[in-house]
Order: sequence, then C-alpha cells, then structure tokens
Amino acid sequence: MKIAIGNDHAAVEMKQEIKKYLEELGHEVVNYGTDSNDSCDYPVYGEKVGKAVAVGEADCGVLICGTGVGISIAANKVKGVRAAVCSDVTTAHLVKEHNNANIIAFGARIVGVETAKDIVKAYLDAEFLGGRHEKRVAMIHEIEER
Ligand SMILES: O=C(CO)[C@H](O)[C@H](O)[C@H](O)COP(=O)(O)O
Repeated sequence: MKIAIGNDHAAVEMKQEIKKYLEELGHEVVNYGTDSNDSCDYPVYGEKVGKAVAVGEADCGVLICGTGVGISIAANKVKGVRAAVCSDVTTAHLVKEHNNANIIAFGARIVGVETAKDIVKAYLDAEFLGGRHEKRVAMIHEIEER
C-alpha cells in the first residue's frame, strides 16, 4: 500500500520508527511530516495527509502528534477523511472494520513505539465489514454535504 505519514514536533522519532516499520512490512511510505524537533503546528500536517488520502495520492494515512487528537481533528476537516485516534489494538482494527477509517492517528506522548507498531499493523490487517456499517459511513459523509 501507499501510506501517507505526518507528524508535528512531538512525534519526530515516533514517525521515523513507524515509517521504518511500515517499509519493513513492504509498504511505500510518503512523509508529509516534519523532521525537525522545532515547535510547529499540527494542523499543517493533518491537512497535508488528509488531502493526500482524500485525492487518492495515498491509500491511507498515519498521523502522529502528542496525543493524536489535534492532528486528527485537522485531518477530519478535509472532505472524505475519516481519521480515528487509537491507543489500543482493539480500537485500531474496529475503526477499519466498522468506520472504514482512512487515517489512523495516535499520540507519541501516549503510546510507546511497540504499541504504536501493533496499532498500525492491526489497522492495516483489518478490512471494512460493510453491511450495516456501510449506511452509517455514508451518513457521516452526508453531513459534509449539509
Ligand atoms: O494537538 C495536540 C493535542 O491534541 C498534540 O498533542 C500536539 O502535539 C501538542 O498540542 C503540542 O504541544 P506542545 O506543548 O506545543 O509541544
């Protein structure tokens, strides 16, 4: 898969670890995040990854900030994005199975590197279940049109 990754200053090392891990799994990873520890603003990177996923430049996205929250809120402002913050493996596969999340987010100040690897793996291995969830995901996007 082609995966867009983005981060702010709080997650530079975590981003590098996760990028390497995803490449080891055989994915192509495009880095939209900062590689500097200088303070910066997470909405910039949330929007970049959100747009890359929304226009199909990437199959899905990974966003990391201190908590995963700010950067996912920003990404979710891009039409077509369903970014979900996860701190555990169960949520990580459910956001794909039920919500068809196209971006997964987590916090470098919340989870350790090994848990973060497990989270992205669980997300990537999961599949959208469709069925009753199809209608609900469509309802989310109807909100964007109102
Ligand atoms: O947006 C956030 C909170 O949901 C992220 O954790 C940011 O990385 C954080 O706000 C950055 O904080 P800092 O004090 O400027 O490093």
